[in-house]
Amino acid sequence: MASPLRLRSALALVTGAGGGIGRAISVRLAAEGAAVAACDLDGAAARETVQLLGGPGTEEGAPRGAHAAFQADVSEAGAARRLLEQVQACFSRPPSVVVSCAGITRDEFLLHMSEDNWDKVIAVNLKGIFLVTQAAAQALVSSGCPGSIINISSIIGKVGNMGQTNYAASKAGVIGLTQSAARELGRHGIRCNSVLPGFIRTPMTQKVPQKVLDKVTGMIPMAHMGNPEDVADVVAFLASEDSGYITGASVEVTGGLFM
Ligand SMILES: CCCCCCCCCCCCCC(=O)CC(=O)SCCNC(=O)CCNC(=O)[C@H](O)C(C)(C)COP(=O)(O)OP(=O)(O)OC[C@H]1O[C@@H](n2cnc3c(N)ncnc32)[C@H](O)[C@@H]1OP(=O)(O)O
Ligand SMILES: NC(=O)C1=CN([C@@H]2O[C@H](COP(=O)(O)OP(=O)(O)OC[C@H]3O[C@@H](n4cnc5c(N)ncnc54)[C@H](O)[C@@H]3O)[C@@H](O)[C@H]2O)C=CC1
Repeated sequence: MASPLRLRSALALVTGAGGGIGRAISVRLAAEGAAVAACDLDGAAARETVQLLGGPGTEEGAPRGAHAAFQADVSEAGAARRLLEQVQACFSRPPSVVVSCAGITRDEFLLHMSEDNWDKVIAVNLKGIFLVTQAAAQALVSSGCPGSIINISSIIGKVGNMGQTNYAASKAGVIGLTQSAARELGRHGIRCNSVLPGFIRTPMTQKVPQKVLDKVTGMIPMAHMGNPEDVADVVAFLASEDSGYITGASVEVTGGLFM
C-alpha cells in the first residue's frame, strides 16, 4: 500500500521540469514528500514549477531549500556536469531520484529531414539522457547511495512514426541506454527504468497537425489522449520503494495505443 509520503527522504532531480510532463512529475514527487531540483533549459519555467511546489519565493513556501530551480542545457556535457555539482552543493547530497524528461521534436519526413534536425533531436533526447544519467550515477556510486533513475522515452521508440525518424531513433536509444545502465548499476543499488508515454496533452503535442491528431485519437483503445499526471503516477511509483525490485523495465503509459 503506497504511503502518502513515500518519497519523504528523497531528493529528486527532474530535467524538463518546466514543461508539461516534467512539471506534473515535479508536482507529484513533491506531493509525496520529495525535495525537488527542477531543471530546465528555460530557467524561468523551472522557477515557475518550483513556485507551484510551494518552494522558496512563495508566501506559503515550504521550508527554505525544500525545492530549487536550475537552468541547464542537458545536451551540453559541461552543463550536465555543473548541474549535478550545483544540485549537490545546494542540497548537500546527490539526488536519489533522477528523472530525465527534457526532450524536443523536429519532425520532418525522412526524404527531407535535415542533418541539423537529426543532430538537435539526438543531442537533447539521447545524448542529454546519457550525460545526466552518467553524472548522476557517478555521484551516487561515489557516495555509496542507492537511487532510482527514470528516463522518459516514448511509445514511438518502440513502434516508430511517420515524420519522426530522428525522434524515434532517440527514444529507442533511451530504452537501450536505460537497460544497459540497469545491468551495470544494479549492483550499486541503483535502479534504471524507462517510461514510454503515448499521446499526452502538452505543448509538445499541440504542434501535431489536427488531421494526425484526429487519426491517432481514434486508434487509442481508451479513446482519449493522456494527461501529464498519468505519466507522473508511474514515475512516482518507479521513484519509490514500491518498485524496489523493478529495474531495466519499459513501462508504457499509452491508453493502450500500440500495445
Ligand atoms: C494511421 C494514422 C496513424 C497515426 C500515428 C500517429 C502516432 C502519433 C502517436 C504519438 C505518441 C507519442 C508522441 C510523442 O512521443 C511526442 C511527440 O512526438 S508529438 C509529435 C508527433 N509527431 C507526428 O506524429 C508527426 C506529425 N506530422 C507532421 O508534423 C507533419 O506531417 C510533417 C512535419 C512530418 C510533414 O508535414 P507536411 O510536409 O506538411 O505534410 P502533411 O502534414 O501534410 O502530411 C502529409 C500526409 O502525411 C500524413 N501524416 C503526417 N504525419 C503522419 C503520422 N505521424 N502518422 C500518419 N500520417 C501522417 C498526413 O496526415 C498527410 O496525409 P494526407 O492523407 O496526405 O492528408
Ligand atoms: N507529450 C507527449 O505526448 C509525449 C512526450 N514524451 C516525452 O516526454 C518528455 C516531456 O515532453 P512534454 O512535457 O510533452 O514536452 P514539453 O515541450 O512540454 O516539455 C519539454 C521540456 O524540456 C525542456 N527542454 C528542451 N530542451 C532542453 C534541454 N536541452 N535541456 C533542458 N531542458 C530542455 C523544454 O524547455 C521544456 O520545458 C519529452 O522527453 C518527450 O519526448 C514522450 C511521449 C509522449
